[in-house]
Amino acid sequence: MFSSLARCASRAALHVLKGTSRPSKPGKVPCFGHQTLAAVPLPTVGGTTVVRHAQVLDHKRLLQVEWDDGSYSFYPFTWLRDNCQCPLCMLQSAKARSLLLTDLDVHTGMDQVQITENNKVSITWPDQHSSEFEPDWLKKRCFSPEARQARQEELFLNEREFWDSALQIPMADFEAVLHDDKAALAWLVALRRFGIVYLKGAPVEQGQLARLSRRIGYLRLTFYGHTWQVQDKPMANNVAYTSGKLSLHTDYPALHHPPGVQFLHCLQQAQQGGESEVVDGFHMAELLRREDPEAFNTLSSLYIDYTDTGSDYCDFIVQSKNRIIDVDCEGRVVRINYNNATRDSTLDLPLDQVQPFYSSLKSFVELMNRPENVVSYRMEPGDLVTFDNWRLLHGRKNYSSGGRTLRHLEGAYLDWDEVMSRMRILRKAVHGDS
Ligand SMILES: C[N+](C)(C)CCCC(=O)O
Ligand SMILES: O=C(O)CCC(=O)C(=O)O
Ligand SMILES: [Fe+2]
Ligand SMILES: [Zn+2]
Repeated sequence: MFSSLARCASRAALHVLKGTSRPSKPGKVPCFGHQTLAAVPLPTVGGTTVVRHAQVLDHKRLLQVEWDDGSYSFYPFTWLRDNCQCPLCMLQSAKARSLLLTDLDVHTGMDQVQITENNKVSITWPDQHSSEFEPDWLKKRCFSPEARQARQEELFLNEREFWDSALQIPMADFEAVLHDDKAALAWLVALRRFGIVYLKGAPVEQGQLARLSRRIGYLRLTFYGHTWQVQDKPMANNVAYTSGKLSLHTDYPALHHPPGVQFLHCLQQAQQGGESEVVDGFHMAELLRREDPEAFNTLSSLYIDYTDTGSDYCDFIVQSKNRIIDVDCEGRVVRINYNNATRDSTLDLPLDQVQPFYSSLKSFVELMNRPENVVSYRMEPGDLVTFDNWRLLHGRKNYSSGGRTLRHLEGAYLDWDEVMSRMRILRKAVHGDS
């Protein structure tokens, strides 16, 4: 599957980026190396689990399960009853709960527990309803902190590998990703882990992003259309549709739910200029947290207005409020929302917070523009870049316009839910796990 990558692999090192913040080499060639996806390890899941013993702990209303290796898991009665897998409690065809909460006794006891001949955990409830649970199914859902974390990682692949200018952008072959499940899985896992994967060998004609989107599910429609054409346009309705420089940005912070994933397909490159730049926004946010905690605090707490007005797929007046560094309730960075072009002149802050906001933003932008943090590349016709628009900031140099070679990229958006869905399905097909 990676045969067409062999040429590139011999040019570039075949290793996975190790350190998370290697200093950049001075005098590094502007051209970029690649790592092939074959070197990216895939997560493995599963294994056969055996129950040794199960015991009702009535006083705690917990079922204690002892596994073959001597370890224990504990399951609340109420949770077990709620998740009975029988055809009365589950619509088997939808794998969805048909048991109503009105019919769930959240104070239920447990009459009996047995291990069946085929090593299932069989429970009899006080109303004589019975439930059977598979050991594998139970173990995956163990409530220990370690098991919960492992399960969440398996479901969401939230562990990211941070990078800087030393990144060798993971690369795959466009047709391989379309036709080979292993190649497609490696693509999506790397897209999640590194935030960017370069695909080579796409036909040089419009419509390839629609094909690639169908490989996943469907694309994300916005006011700029199903797919959109990045070209120098008269009366441009967006700064992207000029030949000007685009400073590092995420796309569409004017929406409250910006697109999670972005595809750009190069159909024609400019005679001069038009080179691309990317930085790892999550990594930059962590650097800011360390170097300038006050700026981090400001950018991760203030809601900034964004605006986008015009007409394209249809007419629009879009307004949003987003934190430039978006954090979850535990303070983890989950999204970068920054496009200087669509940042609104309406700034909904008390007077005394205006200057601190600008100083903080300046600090963040200076940090992300340091050469040691930026990866540059130049797209050629047939190249296609796929990246995490919640994590990466991207930009382009200005370019010469007019003449015979008119720069043209086609772009499209997807959302992470659809991408992760395909990733899970491919993992099941390739590794056979659930
Ligand atoms: C490329 N385009 C026009 C679809 C979106 C540009 C990004 C933005 O306005 O935030
Ligand atoms: O022209 C490019 O290389 C990037 C375009 C871009 O960032 C955009 O359309 O939002
Ligand atoms: Fe963009
Ligand atoms: Zn049931």
